[in-house]
Parts: sequence; structure tokens; C-alpha cells
Amino acid sequence: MLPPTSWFVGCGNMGGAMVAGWRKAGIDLSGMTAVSPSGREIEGVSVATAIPDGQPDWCFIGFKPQMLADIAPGLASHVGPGTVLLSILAGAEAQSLRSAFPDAKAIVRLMPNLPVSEGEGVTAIYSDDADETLRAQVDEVIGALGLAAWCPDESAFDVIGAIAGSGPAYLARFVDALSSAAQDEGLSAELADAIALQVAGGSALMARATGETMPALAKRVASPGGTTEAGLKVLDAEDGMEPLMRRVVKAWRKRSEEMAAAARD
Ligand SMILES: NC(=O)C1=CN([C@@H]2O[C@H](COP(=O)(O)OP(=O)(O)OC[C@H]3O[C@@H](n4cnc5c(N)ncnc54)[C@H](O)[C@@H]3O)[C@@H](O)[C@H]2O)C=CC1
Ligand SMILES: O=C(O)[C@@H]1CCC=N1
Repeated sequence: MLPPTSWFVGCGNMGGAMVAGWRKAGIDLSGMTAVSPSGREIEGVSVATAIPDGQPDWCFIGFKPQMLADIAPGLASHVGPGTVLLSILAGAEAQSLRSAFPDAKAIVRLMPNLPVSEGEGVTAIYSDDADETLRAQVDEVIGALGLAAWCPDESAFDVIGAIAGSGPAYLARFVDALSSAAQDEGLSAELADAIALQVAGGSALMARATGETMPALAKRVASPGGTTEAGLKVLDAEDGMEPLMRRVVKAWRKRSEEMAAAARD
């Protein structure tokens, strides 16, 4: 579980979701301090408005990637040879983090997504210097938030980030588009939103329970020559869903590479 002392420097949307997930999983957070300039209360952890004295066992960083160059110089002396640095910053590569925190015991990159707050998240994990003991500890702590996926390299880490880290936003757009289409056909916004979300949630739950593949699920819904098939023809067209998602992931990767280059400077 979490070591005796841990800090979460920059505990906003995403950091707060991780804390909520650990709370829900019953993880002991008594040794965790969130460092947050706003001083906003975060249930379950103590909050400091400035970096405290000392060096924690683990130091999570969860501020915006663009702030790394501003925050790291003041934080680095607190990340000593006994401190593991765990970063959720998109785009900041292990090598850049190592330069910013040269004394860290190990550098671990995490790419979580917001459903960690419900214990239903996906978190990509990468480290090139964590030993077996640390890997097992990280596995346990991150595994409490949902699926924990260790990546062999940062390229795989980026792919998981693209589909899981950002995935809730992409899925939100799909569900919203389904609702908008229903509203165009005359349903009220309230009913259309509720139905679109129930379709997404229900289908995901069913597929996970049965282990059914997505093509098999679609086939089971679409009667030959029926209404679903007519709709699927639009989604399956040459300029349909798959090429669209490929463009989405390519745009993610391009932006991630730009951010990685900026963090290297
Ligand atoms: N939102 C998401 O779904 C995901 C976000 N991430 C990563 O998480 C990080 C944070 O993103 P969000 O939580 O969405 O942003 P956010 O803006 O909600 O959180 C950033 C937090 O950093 C704090 N902060 C600002 N200056 C600070 C300072 N000098 N010292 C300490 N804390 C400071 C802010 O008060 C805020 O609470 C980013 O690096 C992003 O790449 C990663 C995966 C998913
Ligand atoms: O949009 C971002 O850059 C972060 C990384 C994944 C989700 N949010």
C-alpha cells in the first residue's frame, strides 16, 4: 500500500480523482499530503499550501505539464535518494523528469483517467529504473484504481494515454453526439442524454460481463437487412468511425510529442 509518507503536488481534477479512488478502495491515506496553492480541502488527505519541509517516500506530481520548469527547481531538493517521483504529467518523458529530479530514487510515469475515482480507471505505467519491490508496490496502489497497465516503453505508454487517458472525453463526445441526433429527431434533451448514457454504460457492462467482442456484439444487434445495419453502414464507410479515431490518436501523439520536446528544453 502507500508508503508512510507521500505528497501529491498539484492535486486538481486528476489528482483529486485518484485520491477519491483510493478513499473508495479503503486505502490508508493518513500519510498523504496534497500540496495545493489554493488550499482547497480534499477529503481524506491533509492539504498544504506550500511545499512542506523534508522528503517524502513517494512524491506524486499532478500539476499542468507546462509548469514543470517553474515548479521542479523548488521541489527537487525534496526529492532525495529515498524518494520515488511518480508523475501523471502528459508528455513529460522519464528522461526529462530525471533531469528535473536528478536525485530521485526512481521515476515512475503514470497516465491515469478520470474513472479511477470509481475504481474503474485505466492507468498506464512506465519506469526504466523501478526495481521489482517498487513495481509490486506501484502495482498494488495503482491497481486499487482499476486496470494498471505496465508499458514496455514510452511509445506504448503514449498509446494507452491516447485511448485511456483522454478516452473518457472522446466517449463523452460520442454519447453527446448520439443524444444530439436523438434531439434532432424530437426527443427532449433530458431524455436523450439519459438514454445515450444508459446505452453506453449498459453496453459496456454487458460486454465486460459476457466477454463478448465488439464485432460480435454489433453483429448480435444488427439483424441482416434491418435498421441497425443501415446505421452501421454510415459508421463503417471509408470516412467513418475507424479513420476518424485514427486521426484522433494521431493528433494526440503529435501534441504529446510537442509537449515532450518542450519538457526536454
Ligand atoms: N484531466 C485528466 O483527465 C488527466 C490529466 N492528466 C495530467 O494531470 C495533470 C493535471 O491535470 P488536471 O488535474 O486536469 O488539471 P487541474 O488544473 O485540475 O490540476 C492541476 C492542479 O495543480 C495545482 N497547482 C498549480 N500550481 C501549483 C503549484 N505551484 N504547486 C502545486 N500545485 C499547483 C492547481 O491548483 C490544480 O489543483 C496534467 O499534467 C495532465 O497532463 C493525466 C491524465 C488524465
Ligand atoms: O489532455 C491532456 O493533456 C491530459 C492527458 C490525458 C488527459 N488529459
